[in-house]
Amino acid sequence: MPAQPDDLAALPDSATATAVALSGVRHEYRSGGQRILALDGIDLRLAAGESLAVVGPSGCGKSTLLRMVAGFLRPSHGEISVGGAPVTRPGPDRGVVFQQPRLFPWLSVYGNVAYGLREAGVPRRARRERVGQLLDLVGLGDVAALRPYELSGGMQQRAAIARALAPDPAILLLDEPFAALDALTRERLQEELRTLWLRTGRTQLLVTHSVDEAALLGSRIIVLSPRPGTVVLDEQSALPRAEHARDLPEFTALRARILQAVRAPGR
Ligand SMILES: Nc1ncnc2c1ncn2[C@@H]1O[C@H](COP(=O)(O)OP(=O)(O)OP(=O)(O)O)[C@@H](O)[C@H]1O
Repeated sequence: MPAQPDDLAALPDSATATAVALSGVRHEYRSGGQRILALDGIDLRLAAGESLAVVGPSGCGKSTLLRMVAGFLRPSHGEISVGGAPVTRPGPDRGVVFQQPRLFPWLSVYGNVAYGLREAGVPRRARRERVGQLLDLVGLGDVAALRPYELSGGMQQRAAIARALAPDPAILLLDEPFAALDALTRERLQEELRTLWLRTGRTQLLVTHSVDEAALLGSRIIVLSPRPGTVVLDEQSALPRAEHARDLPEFTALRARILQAVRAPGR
């Protein structure tokens, strides 16, 4: 991202003391008289500053996991805490980015990013400063006055990331954030997200279908089995800190291990 180190120094970083803990988490949906066990036996502790990539086959419960950490959904069993506090509802300590940017079409880019801050009663001047820094951080400083429909898909998703970061959340939760973008834009935004994480050290939880994306962006990667999702691979990685990671043999090897775990969990 085209941010200058000075811009970043001005952004408060509250991530350092925060972690996510899931213990004995299980989630069962009830739908039309049927019970669907989505996740089972999830015990996970995410250290502050980690970038956790969650990957697994379609329907294995990745989004369910993210939605529970976000506080949109309560687990059927088990406990989830963020920064030591039990998660009972959504909160400003968790910023969420969805596959679709979900921007307010009637507001400018500036208005979208400022919205939550205004609702939270942040004074206009502080709001302006914070939003200006964030828009520079995601490379949208020049298009603050435009409406979402005047932006490309990649720019809209950058605006959604800036909006999620506005309250300075301890954790950024991303649910397939680049899946709807074309391949080139996706690669570019992956690189930008990697840089953003490296510069801010913010705790991150990224749900993705993409093995490459998980290997590039996860300082830790977990693979979930087919439903009910359980953790079948849990691996630390230094790749998000490496330049041109895709060209490294470590990338190819990690990618192969993730693929193997996705295709043949437990073997
Ligand atoms: N609201 C719901 N009611 C009933 N079943 C649901 C609901 N949401 C999800 N499920 C089911 O729970 C399981 C896990 O869904 P989830 O969306 O978490 O998986 P996922 O790994 O994110 O899938 P995908 O990669 O396809 O997005 C799936 O079988 C899904 O059909």
